[in-house]
Amino acid sequence: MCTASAELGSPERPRPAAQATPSDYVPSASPPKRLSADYSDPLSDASEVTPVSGDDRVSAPTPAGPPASEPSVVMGAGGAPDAAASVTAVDDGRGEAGGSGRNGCGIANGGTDAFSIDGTSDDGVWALGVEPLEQAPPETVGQKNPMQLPLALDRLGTLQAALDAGRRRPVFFLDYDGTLTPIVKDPDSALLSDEMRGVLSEVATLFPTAIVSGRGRIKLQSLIGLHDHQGLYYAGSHGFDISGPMGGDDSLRRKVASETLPVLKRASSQLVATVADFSGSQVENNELAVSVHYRNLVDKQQLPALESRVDGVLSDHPGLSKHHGKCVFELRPQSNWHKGKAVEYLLDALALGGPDVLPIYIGDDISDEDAFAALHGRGLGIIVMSDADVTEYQANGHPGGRRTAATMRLCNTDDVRRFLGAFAAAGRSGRCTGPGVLPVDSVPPTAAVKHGSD
Ligand SMILES: O=P(O)(O)OC[C@H]1O[C@H](O[C@H]2O[C@H](CO)[C@@H](O)[C@H](O)[C@H]2O)[C@H](O)[C@@H](O)[C@@H]1O
Repeated sequence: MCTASAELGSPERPRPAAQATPSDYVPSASPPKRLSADYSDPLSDASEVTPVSGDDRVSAPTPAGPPASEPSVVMGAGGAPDAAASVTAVDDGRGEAGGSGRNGCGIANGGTDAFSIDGTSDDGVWALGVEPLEQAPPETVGQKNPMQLPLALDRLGTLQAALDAGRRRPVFFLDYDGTLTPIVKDPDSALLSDEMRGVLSEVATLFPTAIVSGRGRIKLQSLIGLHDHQGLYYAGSHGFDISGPMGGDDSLRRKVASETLPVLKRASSQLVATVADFSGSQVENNELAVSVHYRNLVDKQQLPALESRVDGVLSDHPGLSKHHGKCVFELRPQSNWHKGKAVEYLLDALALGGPDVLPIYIGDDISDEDAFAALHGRGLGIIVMSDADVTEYQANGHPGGRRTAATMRLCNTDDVRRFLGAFAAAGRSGRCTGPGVLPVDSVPPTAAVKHGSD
């Protein structure tokens, strides 16, 4: 049994400053100008343009089938200015409205309904799941109990109606592991289902969409398997490696802290050697990050010793810092860059920072918290978490469970697919597309699916 982050109780160690002074990425004020902000690499002046080699341990996903059929989601009425206040329930295709107790999902809101968003707001921010800044001062961000958050599927009608009422369109940022694919024992077996691929393809055709993952970018693109899709952006290695759609305009290509690549390579080799005697451990090279997995560690008693080995390698490389994820230690460039910065960068670079856009970030792991926090007051953060995840947290010595900066919850990857499918259906029918964006008849058929690597 194993979950998340920091279950070893070993906090991220404070590290000496890296070689160069990290500079905060400060997104430009709205309305954004394309590439107007400070996009300098926090660790280096060198602007990266060199393609990187892929990780060869992951085989190409199985060929995708036809796009998933349209999820049978019935939208709430939309378009009317007061629609946000009038829609309260949605049939999500599971034959029932209201989400409590389904799919092992548990009771949303815990009875407190701290995020009562139905029709309580003049400006609709609650209906959009955006927590008004004045009601959530920065020090409270990241302090919510995920299991008390409203279920996003239950708020679907309200959310879409509010988007229509405000003539806003969503922009999706999606984590990979635990969000688009279920957590599995073998990282190489976390393959995208054809159904999810179909929904993702359609969503990315209708709305700007980025995959934001701890995986190396090349591996990520291979796993996603939508190589010809012109609407999918990627941020691999926890946002350290960003690119535009494959085969398209790659002016977004951006690699942060790339001078640490040789350091990470050395650290990776050291880790492989030093954890070799820990049966069941696994080192995964994610290019600008390296993971040491312990989900399959045969002797769980060895975990503290394994972490000590990782710390030993870390101490050899002051340019790196250690992080925790689900049954994984990760070494990344020590830098003030993370998934949240990547999201801000993409919003700015794609001129999507305006009031006509609602950024929606969906993720399950600790590194996704940076993105939830980055969207605080301006977007919707949705954590993927089930009752089983909570049980695991508690079993790992965290009776209080995890805290989050997200404002809504989805229970599992099936619910993520339903949620995305509902937006695909809405977009197809011309809803949630904002003012004058993507007239329905201009939407091309689902992008071709091709496998391979670049
Ligand atoms: O940001 P993400 O896309 O969520 O990537 C974070 C890590 O995900 C992967 O590990 C996790 O998923 C594996 C497959 O389900 C699971 O076996 C592992 O225990 C999880 O930690 C990936 O393998 C890591 O390299 C990523 O850093």
